[in-house]
This record gives sequence, C-alpha cells and structure tokens, in this order.
Amino acid sequence: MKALLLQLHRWIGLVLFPVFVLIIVSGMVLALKPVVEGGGAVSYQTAVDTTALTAALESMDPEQSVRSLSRAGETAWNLGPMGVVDLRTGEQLPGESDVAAEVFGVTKSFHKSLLLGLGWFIEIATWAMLGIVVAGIFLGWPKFRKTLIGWHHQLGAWLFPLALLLPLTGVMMTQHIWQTPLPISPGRHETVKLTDALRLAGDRVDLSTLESARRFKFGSVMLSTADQTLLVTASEVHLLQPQQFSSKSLHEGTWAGAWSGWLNFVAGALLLGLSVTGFISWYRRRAAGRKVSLSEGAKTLIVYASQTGTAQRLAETTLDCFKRRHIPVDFGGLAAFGPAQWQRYDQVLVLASTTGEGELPENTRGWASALNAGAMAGAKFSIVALGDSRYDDFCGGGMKLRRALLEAGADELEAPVKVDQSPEQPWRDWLNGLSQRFGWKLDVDGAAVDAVDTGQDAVLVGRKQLDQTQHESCPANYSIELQVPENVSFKPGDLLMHQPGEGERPRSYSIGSDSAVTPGRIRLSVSLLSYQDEQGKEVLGRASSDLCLNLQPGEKRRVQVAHNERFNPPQDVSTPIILIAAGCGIAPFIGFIEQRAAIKNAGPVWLMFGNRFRNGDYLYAQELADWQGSGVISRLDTAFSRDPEDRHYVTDRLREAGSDVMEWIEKGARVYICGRASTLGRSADEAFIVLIAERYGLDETAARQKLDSLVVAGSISRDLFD
Ligand SMILES: Cc1cc2nc3c(=O)[nH]c(=O)nc-3n(C[C@H](O)[C@H](O)[C@H](O)COP(=O)(O)O)c2cc1C
Repeated sequence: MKALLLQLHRWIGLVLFPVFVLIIVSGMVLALKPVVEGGGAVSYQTAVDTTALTAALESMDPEQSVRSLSRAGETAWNLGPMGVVDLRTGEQLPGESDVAAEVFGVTKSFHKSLLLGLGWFIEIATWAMLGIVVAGIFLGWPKFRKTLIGWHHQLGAWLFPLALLLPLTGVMMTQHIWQTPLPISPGRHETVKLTDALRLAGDRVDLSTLESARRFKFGSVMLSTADQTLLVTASEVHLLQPQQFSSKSLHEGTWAGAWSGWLNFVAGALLLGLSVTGFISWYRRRAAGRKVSLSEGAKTLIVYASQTGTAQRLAETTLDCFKRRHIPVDFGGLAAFGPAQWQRYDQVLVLASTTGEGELPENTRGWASALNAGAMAGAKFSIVALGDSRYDDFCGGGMKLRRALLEAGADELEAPVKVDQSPEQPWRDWLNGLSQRFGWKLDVDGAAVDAVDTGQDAVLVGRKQLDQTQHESCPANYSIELQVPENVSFKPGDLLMHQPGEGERPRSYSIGSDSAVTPGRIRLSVSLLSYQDEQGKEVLGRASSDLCLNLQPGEKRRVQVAHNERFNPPQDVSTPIILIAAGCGIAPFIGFIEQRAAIKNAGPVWLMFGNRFRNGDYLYAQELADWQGSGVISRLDTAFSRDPEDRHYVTDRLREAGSDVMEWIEKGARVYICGRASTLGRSADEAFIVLIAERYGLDETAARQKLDSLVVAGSISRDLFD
C-alpha cells in the first residue's frame, strides 16, 4: 500500500510539476493582495453620487462592457478599460489607473484557468496536489537527513497542515463547500446591467459609501460598501451576511488582513519548495544512473562497458578528441542506448573491458544477452576489447559483446582490437585508423591517456582468523590488514589485485575499508582455498595461501588498487543500503558499515548475512553485534544453512523479507550483493525475479528486464566471484 502511495506521490508530482509551479507561483502573487491592500479600504469624506456614476458609465460605456469598477478617490472612479474618471468634471485622469488591481486581476485569471479557459484542468490539478500532500504524510515519519530529499521529507512532515491549507481550501472552493451561501442559484437568469444594479440598490439601501461594483455569477452584480455586501439581480437586492471564515477567505488569505495574506504566501512557498526539492532529487537520481552526453547532428556514437573505470576513461579521452575538433558525437555507457538507437549513427565506437572469468562488466550483461537476432541490422561498429592475457579468457567480455552484436545483425567496420593490460598504444592505433578512414583528422597522438598504474607495495600489519573451523567442510577465513602509502585512495568495494607469482593472473580481493576513514589501511577478508589436484592431493589456492599463510607481518607484496565505482557505497550517505552477503562476501560490507559508523545521521543499513554454521563461521559476529547495538546496523538477518535449527540460505531471508526490500528500493535504497556467482549470484537473481514479478504483476521475462534496469540504474549492484 505504501509502495503504491509513494508511486502515486512521485509520478503525479513529476507529471504535473510544471502546472504546480504555475499555480503555486501565481497563488503566491495573489496572496500578496490582502497585504498590498492592507486589509482595509481608504475611507473618503465625500458621499458617493450614484446618479453621476451611472450617468458617466452610460455615456462612456454604452455597450456596458465594463466588468468592474472601484472607487479611486473622493470623486474619482476606476472604470476598468476607460481608466480613472473624475465624476465632478467628467475628466479622465491619465496614469492613475490601479496597476496593482490590474496585476492581481490578470494573475487571478491565470491562477484559475491559465488564461486559456482551462478551469477544469486547474480543478483536477488542485485535487492532485491535495492527493500528493495527503499521500506524503502516509509515507511515514522521516529521520532527519541533511540532504535535499531529507529536507523535502522534514518540511512535508512538520509543516503538513500548512502544506494542506491551500490545496484543501482550493478543492473546497471548487466544490462550494464552506462558502458564504448565495441567495441565488444557477439556472436561467436575466443579466443585470451595472447601471441598473446601481439604480435598483440605490433605491433601497444607502450607497453613499460604495467602494466597488462588479459582475458576479449567474448574471448578478455584487456591490461593496464600507460595511455591506449586496448581491443585485434583475429584480432583487440581497444583503450578504459577512462571513469571516470560509474556504474562500482561507484560500485567499483575507480572513485576517495582511497577516493571513503573508501566511498564505509562506504556505505557497512551502508547496513550491516541496515541488522543487522533490523534482530535483528525482532528476539527480535519474541522472546519476546514466552519464550520457548528446550533441546535435552527431553521426558517431561512443559507448563503453567498464567495470573498474579504464574503458570509461579511455572512452572519455576518445570523446575529448572529437570535441577538440568540434565534431558532434554522442556518448555514454553501453546500457544507456537501446539497440534501435545504434542504427541512427554512421558508426558506433565500442570500448569494452572484461571482468570475472571472461565476463562483460556487471551492468552491461543484461543489455548484451537481450539482443535478438536482427535487432542490430544496419548498425555499424568497431570494438576495442580491454583485457589482460594473464587471465584464461583473454578479452572474453569484449569478444562476447562483439559476437552478440554480429549475431544481432550489426556490421563490423574494422577488425576488433584486443588490448593486453596497457591500452594506450593499441587505442591510439585504432582511433588513428578510424580517423583516417572517415576523415575526422583527430589529434589522437596529442591526447593524454592515463598512465597505467604499476601498483604499490603493501606490508602485512595484521591478520586474524575469523572462524573456528570446527567443521571440516568450512574453509578458513582470515581478516588481513595491509599498509599501503597513505596517498593511495580506495573505497569499500574497490578491488585489490594481487599477483601470486610471475606471469600468473592477478587475483582480486574486495577491499573492506575506506582510505578516508583509515588512510593507508587496506582490509581484506580472504577465504583460504583448497582443492584436490588430479592425484587427489589437497592443494591450497596460490594467492589465498600466500596472503593467509605465507606472508609474514612486516613482509610486503606488490599490489594494485582497481577502482570499482559501481560497488562503492552511495555518495549520499543518507541513502538506505541493503547489503546481502554469503561467506567471505561480507568483505566489502565491513568497510561500508565502518564508513557509516564514522558519520552522524548516516542512512539505515540492513545486512543479510549467510554462512554454514552460526557457531564457527559467523564472520565478524562481534563487530556486527556491536554495530547493531549502536544503531549503525538497523536490521540484521542471518541464515545458517548447516545448522539443524536453521537450514536456511541468505536468499531465503531475502525472499521472506521481499516486500520490505522492494519498498526500500522504491524509496531509493541501494542493494549490494557480494558472494559466489554460482551460488549467491544465481539464487539472488532468481529471488529478485520472483519478487519483482509478484510486486508489479509481471511475467518472468518482463521481471528479468526490470531487474536488468534496476542494475543499470544502480539500484542493485553485484560483486560476484567464482
Ligand atoms: C576482477 C577482474 C577480472 C578480470 N578478468 C579478466 C579476464 O577474464 N580476461 C581478461 O582478458 N581480462 C580480465 N581482467 C582485466 C581487465 O579486463 C582489464 O584490466 C581492463 O583494462 C579493465 O577495464 P575496466 O577498468 O574498464 O573494467 C580482469 C580484471 C579484474 C579487475
């Protein structure tokens, strides 16, 4: 229910945002009317001569087109389009017309119908605004956060009655609720002329203090004197009972003169603030999901698929080369452009890296696997695949993408370029080749490419076993602390590359600390791998045994930090996070939680952790309990699959808490999943597909697509290993 309310609150707010701004701003101008008028009219010495007034009107405006007139001096009257006229002399007083009245008049028509006769639309928008404000209060009491959306929540909650005032009274006005009752009702009425109304009323009541006369509903005329309001029809004169409080006086801010005007002005400012902060927060979140740049008339598209940022930086350098020659190009992450968009360009330049074991970067896999045969017919591309030949599947990710593109019918412009570690020279050759072929004349050789990071020494400063391996089947897990130079920057979720021996492929370990919190201190959580070789002999993993057993305190190894931006904690520390880990997948999350523990007002953390036995391999049990005790972890769910009294996996917890998880995501939470690809990775995907399908009533294919889009938008990030 809350989820539905949030969707309504958000989407109605976004769709009607421009209309709300127009209504609110014009309403704020109108709220100043009682302020400008000071809550009371000027009092005059001279009694009004209604005979002179009607005579003036009849001679100057025989068609009776004037809609309203008001007193502008002792003997002067503002006759609308005819300006201000002195009744004694019949003289027109130029420049004396009431500017404020004109401004308020136009603004009022705008506020009521956008000057386009759209009264019905304004009525619907007012209902919608009321609905949004009411839905907002049902979304729960917010925690204080110093972010734009944090202010949106706080202002909306604390000042709810003020936010409600204008839309509620607006809707009441349109429904004629709590208004001064009118002695006349809709129907066929004869329209009374202003002059006739003045005569008719003048015969029965004293009009010597008349202040204004204006056409009113159903052909009537409303007259205001210093102490009375009269409604005149063709045959009758009604005295209206003054009513201080009504939906109209509250909406117009006239119930207490200037004060109530100011109050409504502030209420309008509040509504404007809520609309704008809501809109900007939504826009920022959306923009963060896609870094795209588009140029008018672009014939070339540059896309990248990057895990640790190298392919992205290279793609940005490629973009710069075009920009310097003033050649329009479009640019962005692979997943930001649908297959059909590729066909619009003469050529698409692709830079794609490899991660895992020959995989494409996380957020592009769904895009590539969704390509259907023929979907890319007519698209032309050239690909640079980044990789490292020390891995078994050299440039496997880029090559997978290339195969998928060719199978979908795209044409390749040039042979693919495979890059082994340092991309600089092969990239220059590739772009120079394309530049010559298409006559772009790019200055590729003048472009500066980031130097390849050659790594740094890391010294072992601490190591402790995280579990008591009472169970043969459990691998031993270690927390390892390494000291690197303090100028090396890293965030939780970045990878530490460690090469156990010459020519061997580097292994990557997730970093569980933040250089901003513990400068130079890299924390890893490493599982000591062991397997049986062909002869059935127990063999230890090369890299893990080097870190867990061989490396001695004070000894060093050459390591490299690979940034993994998609798996770093959210930049906005108030963003709620859900961390799902199995076994050593807890590694980065220790850093995530430690980072939040170091900050005040950090957003909520929900950790789901699973392993085999509570007693034995509940990694970091004490630290997690402490963080839960101090409120840093707001929710902690565990699952121990081999404990007879539990026998659950962490993904069972995910399934059980599914509606809460989806609600968190809808409210902007980010989900991080870390563990083995073959176990946690696969079953978390399956769980999410079921949850999404149930929540939005989708079939499996559509739910899978939605999951892919959540991954692309950064709502769900995975760091999986084998
Ligand atoms: C965790 C990890 C796994 C990798 N796996 C492979 C691989 O299987 N095959 C390969 O050729 N390169 C592999 N690489 C090397 C990267 O593709 C290479 O460093 C590339 O320049 C990274 O580009 P990126 O920063 O844009 O992701 C791997 C790198 C990392 C960090």
